[in-house]
Amino acid sequence: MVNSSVEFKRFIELKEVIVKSDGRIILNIPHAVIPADRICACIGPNGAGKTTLLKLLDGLIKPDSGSIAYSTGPIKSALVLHHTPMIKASARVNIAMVRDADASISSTEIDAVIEQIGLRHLANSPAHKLSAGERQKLCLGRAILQNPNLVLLDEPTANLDPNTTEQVEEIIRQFKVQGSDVIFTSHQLAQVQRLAEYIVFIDHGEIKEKGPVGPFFSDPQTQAAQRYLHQELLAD
Ligand SMILES: Nc1ncnc2c1ncn2[C@@H]1O[C@H](COP(=O)(O)OP(=O)(O)OP(=O)(O)O)[C@@H](O)[C@H]1O
Repeated sequence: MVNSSVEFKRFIELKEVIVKSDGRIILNIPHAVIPADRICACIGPNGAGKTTLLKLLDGLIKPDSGSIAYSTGPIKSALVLHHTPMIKASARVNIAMVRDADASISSTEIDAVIEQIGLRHLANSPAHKLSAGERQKLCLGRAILQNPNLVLLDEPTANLDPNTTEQVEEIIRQFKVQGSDVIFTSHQLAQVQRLAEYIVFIDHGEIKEKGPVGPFFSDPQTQAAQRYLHQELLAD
C-alpha cells in the first residue's frame, strides 16, 4: 500500500482514528495519508464508511479517538451531502444563504456562480421544486461560493441522468482548476476512472487499499478490492 507523504504536495494524515456509532466501530484507520493535491475518489461497498470519512475530513463529526491533520495546517472545507434540504424560497436565495457564513460574498459573485452552474434560467424558481440534478448543481454552487481549500462530495451524481452527470463532472473539474482540492465518493466506476487520479478503497470501516487509479483498476492488491470491482462491474 502506498503510504508515503513524500510524493504528495498536500495531504491529509489520519492517525489512530476510530469513529463509533452506538458503540460499534464504523471507521478504524490506524494510519493513512490521503493526497489532497489530486482528485481523489473514495470508493467501497454500501455501509463501508465513505460518507463517515468525508464528514470526518470536513470536521462535521469528530473521531472518538485519533487525529486528522492537513499538511498545510487548518483549512476551509465544504461538504456536499445528498438530499440537502432547501428552504421555501428561490434557487438564488438558497444559494445566497452562504452569505450567512461569509457576508463578504457579493451579488456579482453569486450571479457568476449561478451562471457557471447553468441555473440562470431557474434562479427565481422555488428551490424546493428543483429536480435532483438542478438541486445538486445548486449545492455545488454554494460550495463554489465558499471558496474552500477542500471540497468533499458525497456521491455527487447519484440518480442523475448521463447529461446532467456530465455537467456535474465538469463543475467538479472546475473546482480543481479554481484551486480547491477534491475528494468524492461514488459507486460509478466509469466516473471514478474519468474524474479521479487517486483511489481510497474502504471496506468495513477500514482503508483496505489506496493508490493511483490505473494500477488500482488493472491490478487491485486486496481480495476485498478485487471482489468489489468484480461485483460492481457485473452490476454496471
Ligand atoms: N448517524 C449514524 N448513526 C448510526 N449509524 C451510522 C450513522 N452514520 C453512519 N452509520 C453507520 O456507519 C456505517 C458507515 O456508514 P456510511 O454512511 O459512512 O457508509 P457509506 O460507505 O457512505 O455507504 P453508502 O455507499 O451506502 O452511502 C454504516 O453501517 C451506517 O449504518
